Amino acid sequence: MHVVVNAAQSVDGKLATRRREQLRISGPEDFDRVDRVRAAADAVLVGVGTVLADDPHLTLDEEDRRVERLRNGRPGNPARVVVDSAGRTPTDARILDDAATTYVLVSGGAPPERREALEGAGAEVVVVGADGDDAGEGHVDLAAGIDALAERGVDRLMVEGGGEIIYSCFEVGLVDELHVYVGSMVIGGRDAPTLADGEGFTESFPRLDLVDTERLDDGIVLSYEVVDRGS
Ligand SMILES: NC(=O)C1=CN([C@@H]2O[C@H](COP(=O)(O)OP(=O)(O)OC[C@H]3O[C@@H](n4cnc5c(N)ncnc54)[C@H](O)[C@@H]3O)[C@@H](O)[C@H]2O)C=CC1
Ligand SMILES: Nc1nc(O)c(N)c(N[C@@H]2O[C@H](COP(=O)(O)O)[C@@H](O)[C@H]2O)n1
Repeated sequence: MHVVVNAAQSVDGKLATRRREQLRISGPEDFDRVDRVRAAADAVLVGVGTVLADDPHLTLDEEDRRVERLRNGRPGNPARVVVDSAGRTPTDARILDDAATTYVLVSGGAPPERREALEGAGAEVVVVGADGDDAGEGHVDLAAGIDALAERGVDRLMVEGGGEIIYSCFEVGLVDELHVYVGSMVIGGRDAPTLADGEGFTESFPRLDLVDTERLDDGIVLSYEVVDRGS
């Protein structure tokens, strides 16, 4: 599985405001680039935090002929994936419409009624992770989730955020490429989500090779390959 992370951040490294409201950091040229990255992927993955904050659609959202061209003749949109330990994705979320297959990765601790509701709303629910403990639900086991997606034909996965999931992907050593659009704005806020949140690394850090830079709109895209996944 080849994993490509893409995100847009402010110059101070924030993905959104401290209120976690959706914010357009990219401009039209960068959204075109994002469409091409989506089109090249078999599936596009986000965390449930992003679904709850943004209600994203994660499709190419264009007339069919353009989708087909971007997809190099492959029919339809890439699949969509939500990492959602407790099955909190709302049943009326845009990501569950019939524009593409949607997998919701849950832990064994997700309430059965939530799993049924999500299946009723059109998702394929995949259990990948322990039941958790008395304190709460278990987390989705991302490595097992990637294996489950590979079994369903996903060879190239795009991860679109947010900061918790991106950090977890680096932590588990899944990331092959990172593309960051740096928009010319300052968001600020110690509680605003950043490109990689989670616990943070203290000793062994993923190391990247800067392979390309491109000016788009009023910002810049930095493209990296991961050369050392850390441990
Ligand atoms: N500017 C950009 O490119 C993007 C910005 N965003 C912004 O990011 C914010 C959402 O980011 P986050 O709150 O960090 O949420 P997130 O989208 O990273 O989801 C994190 C949640 O996923 C669940 N989860 C289950 N298993 C997990 C695992 N193994 N590792 C990590 N999480 C796991 C947990 O409930 C966790 O709280 C929103 O404000 C959204 O607007 C989101 C995507 C892209
Ligand atoms: N590339 C990029 N630039 C921004 O400025 C953004 N805010 C995001 N956010 C991501 O795009 C998702 C929205 O997707 P749809 O337009 O609904 O298909 C959002 O949820 C983030 O994952 N990305």
